[in-house]
Amino acid sequence: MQAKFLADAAKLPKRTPAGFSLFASLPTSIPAGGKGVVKTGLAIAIPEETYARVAPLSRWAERMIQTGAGVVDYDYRGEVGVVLFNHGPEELSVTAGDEVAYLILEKISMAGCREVESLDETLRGTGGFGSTGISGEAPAKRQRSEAQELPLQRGEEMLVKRSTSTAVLPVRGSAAAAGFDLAAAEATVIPAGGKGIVKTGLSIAIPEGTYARVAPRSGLAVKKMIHTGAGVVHHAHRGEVGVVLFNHGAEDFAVSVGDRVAQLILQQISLVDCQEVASLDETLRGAGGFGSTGVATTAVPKQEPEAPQPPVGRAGA
Ligand SMILES: O=c1ccn([C@H]2C[C@H](O)[C@@H](COP(=O)(O)OP(=O)(O)OP(=O)(O)O)O2)c(=O)[nH]1
Repeated sequence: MQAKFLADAAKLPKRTPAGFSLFASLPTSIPAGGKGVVKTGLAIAIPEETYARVAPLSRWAERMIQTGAGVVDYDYRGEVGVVLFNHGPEELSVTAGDEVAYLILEKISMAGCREVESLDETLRGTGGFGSTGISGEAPAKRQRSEAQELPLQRGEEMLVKRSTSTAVLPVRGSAAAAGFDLAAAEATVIPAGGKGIVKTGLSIAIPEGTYARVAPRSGLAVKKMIHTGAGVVHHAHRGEVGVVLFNHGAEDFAVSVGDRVAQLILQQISLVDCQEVASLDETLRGAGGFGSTGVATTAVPKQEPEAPQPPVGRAGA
């Protein structure tokens, strides 16, 4: 990743095991129940077929701080901003130099999109939004067969079927945008402080080795405190794609037909199996989490130099 400084107080993103830490270049305060954008003073260039996800720090979960928006596109050359929603009861004061979020380079598919009359049938079919209940196990037959199910959609295209004339075909906002914009096929209102589902009138079949992530749009996050809920569309889902929106703002959010409310990102995934073991390999971080390294810019150095990590088992990879 390349980073260009746009402000004197900017700091170079610091490598972390999952990506980078981002730091504030200006003091910012985020009011209780409100939102704000922390400036990083940086523009970045990232590898092809990735986007940079601005992800939350676990230490701030206790204070109910959430990152909004979070999708930095491959072709974006403006200043990277960190959108913070403060759901807690106290104002959050960010000082220049504070670590404010992670930046994770996530691999995506840049497949195109083609409209089709019908999609292949899958075992999951149109079930979604709780069709498998909430108990520990999904219905055994489906659980077993779904895992074994061969991906029926091959090739590097997302196939899209419209179920209503008001549905808008997904398009990327720019050729290198991480996601396809998703638009509403029906008008609805997401009440202030509430949630709702925006119908897209679309069902999709996506490339092998991906899932489709329904992700927020930064404009709606910054202007209206709109966030996406749920957001995982399985490879085999053939039902309508719905966009779950949480409205953390103080005003109702009226959605008209054709409004672009979210984006759909084809995330590349690893489908390894899960195996129970008696012990895991040791790492320097160990069990520390949720703020164990403190809040100062530099973490307290560990006793030993970081040992090379033993490779994680590749079973099922
Ligand atoms: O947390 C974020 C999210 C986005 N951005 C920047 C980079 C991204 O490439 C650009 C546009 O983001 P997005 O596509 O989510 O915004 P939009 O609301 O769809 O706006 P646009 O129509 O400008 O694409 O804003 C950030 O700096 N931080």
